Order: sequence, then C-alpha cells, then structure tokens
Amino acid sequence: MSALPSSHTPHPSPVGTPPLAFGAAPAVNKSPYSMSSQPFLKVEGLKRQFPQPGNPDPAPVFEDVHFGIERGQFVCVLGHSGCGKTTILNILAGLDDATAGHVIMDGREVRGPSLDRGVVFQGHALMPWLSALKNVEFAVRSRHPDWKAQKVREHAVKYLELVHLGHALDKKPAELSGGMKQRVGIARAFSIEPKMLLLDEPFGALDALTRGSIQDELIGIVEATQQTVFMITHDVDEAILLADRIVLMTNGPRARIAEIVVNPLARPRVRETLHQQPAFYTLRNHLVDFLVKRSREFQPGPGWDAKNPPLVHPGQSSQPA
Ligand SMILES: Nc1ncnc2c1ncn2[C@@H]1O[C@H](COP(=O)(O)OP(=O)(O)OP(=O)(O)O)[C@@H](O)[C@H]1O
Repeated sequence: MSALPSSHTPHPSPVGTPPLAFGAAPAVNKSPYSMSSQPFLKVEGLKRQFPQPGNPDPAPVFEDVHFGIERGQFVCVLGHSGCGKTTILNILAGLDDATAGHVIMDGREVRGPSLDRGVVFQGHALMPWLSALKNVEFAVRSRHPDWKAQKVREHAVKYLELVHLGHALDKKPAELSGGMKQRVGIARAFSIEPKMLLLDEPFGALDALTRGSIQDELIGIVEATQQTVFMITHDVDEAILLADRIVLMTNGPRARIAEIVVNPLARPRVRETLHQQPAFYTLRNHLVDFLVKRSREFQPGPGWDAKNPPLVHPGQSSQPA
C-alpha cells in the first residue's frame, strides 16, 4: 500500500472532473521523444490474477506492467484479445483492483472510481429513459452539484454540439443510431472535463464511415482541450491516426509490455492524407509485424527491462523509455 494520498472520491461514477476549463490548456509536454521520471500517470508493476475455483494461483493475465503517460498525451494500447487491455483500463478507472502494483495519477494513488477519470466503453452505457441532453446533464450535475440548471444545460449543449448532436438533444437512446449513441457517450465523458479520458474500443461496433467521422471529431476535441487519453483499440490505423505513443502488449497469460512505439507522424493529422507521409508505412508495418508475429513469440532480449520498456522509433534504433 502506497503512502501517497488516494485519488478515491466518494462519487460512485467514474465520469470525470475538470482540472482545466475547456479551451484553457495547461502546459503540455507533447514531445514524443521524452518521458519525465514523474509522468502525469504512472503505472508501476501492475499484475492481475483471477483466482478460479480449485485454482487459487493461476497464471496472471499480465504482470510486471510499467508505463507512464504525460499530461496531454494520447496513448493507445494494442494487443491480442485476452492480453488484459480492458482489465488494465478498469484498474486505471478504479473499477478493478490490481493483484500487485499501483497506478499514480497526478501524484495520487488510484484506489477507486473518481470524477477525475472519464470512461467511454464500446457499449454506450446511456440511461435509456433520458434524452441525449439529460444524459449529459446528469454527468455535468454530478460534477458540478452547485451549478444552476441553465448553466448545466449550456455546458451539456456545448459538448453535444462539439460532436454534432445539437439537432438531437431531445432524442432518447432508442431513437439514436449506434454512432450517435457513442457521440453522446463521448460528449458526456468530455463534459465533466476529466483529468484523464479512458476509452475502451469506443468505435469498435461502428461502420467504417461513422467511425471515421467520430475519429475526426475526437481529434478535434482532444486538440482543443489537450485531453490526456488512454485508449484501447484493435485497429492499427486508428492507433496511427490518434496516438502519440502506442503501447504493444504481448499475448496473455503473463502478458507484458514488449515496447512502446513513438508515432512520428506530425499533427494535425488528416485521415485521408496520412498514408502519404513517408513514415506511415514504416510505422504501420512495424505494428502489424508485432501483432502477427512478435506478440506471441516475444522473448525479452538482453537489456530488456520490464520497468523501462524500450521506446521504439520505427525505422530507427530503439532506446529505453
Ligand atoms: N472478472 C474476471 N474474472 C475472471 N477472469 C477475468 C475477469 N475479467 C477478465 N478476465 C480474464 O482476463 C483475461 C483478459 O481479459 P480482458 O478483457 O482484460 O482482455 P482484453 O485484452 O481486453 O481482450 P479483448 O481484446 O478481447 O477485449 C481474459 O482471459 C478474461 O477471461
């Protein structure tokens, strides 16, 4: 147990809090080439084991997981099904407890759900009896219980407009398409202006066209707010489009972080022209090669250190993170 102050709050929902006003970004270290020794989010020695009936000591899903995220960084995690990505996200959200290790965010140990962290899951998790607006207002009120109704409404509308849902404020989830529901979920998570946004394959169930347009909206909001993001995806192109860094996990059980890949593609990134950048295919091939081959055959080489996974610049030599 760490002596650090806990970031646990009595709020039951992990929907988020505002360390920064919308548009007023803090100083951000977005350099893809440096990582401070005390990053904004620090994951140390994380391990998760799920004891089973008759087997109290099964192989852990993952172990010895260490990484950091700087404030304002967008980090994607890639790895095969079952390596523990969602479990890691749940632990970051404070919705699950690690068997060993801990997570420090902004100097405090994560020990439960908090409005400091907004979560968007693949399933939209909206309240079906409330309109899009009321769903977002509910989150805003939980974050700002002292705000008057008009202020709550204006704040909620602002975020729904950012995801182009200004015309659908009064529609209930059953009246919205899958993409629109995910947009409401994204507006809700951003509306409480969390210190950290956790996205668990939020676009996994959407068709390619809808997925592309929501990705574009996400890029716009993240750039405007300098939001710190941890996102799970199975889509290599999505990771290349969105991430500053891509965490590559080996297959489970006993999954670990093999390496952390630095995305060299300049921002702002435009989906339609990204593949024209010379570094695009080097990066893409590197990620696909990992998923197809190296994720299952991973053998730590000499000098590989779980506490300091190599920071890889595809096409160049690697260095410790
Ligand atoms: N509550 C639980 N009890 C027992 N086993 C669990 C529990 N939660 C997760 N697991 C197991 O942990 C492993 C990792 O699950 P997790 O969902 O984190 O993987 P993942 O990498 O996110 O997979 P996917 O990409 O398919 O979503 C799986 O084998 C899963 O069955």
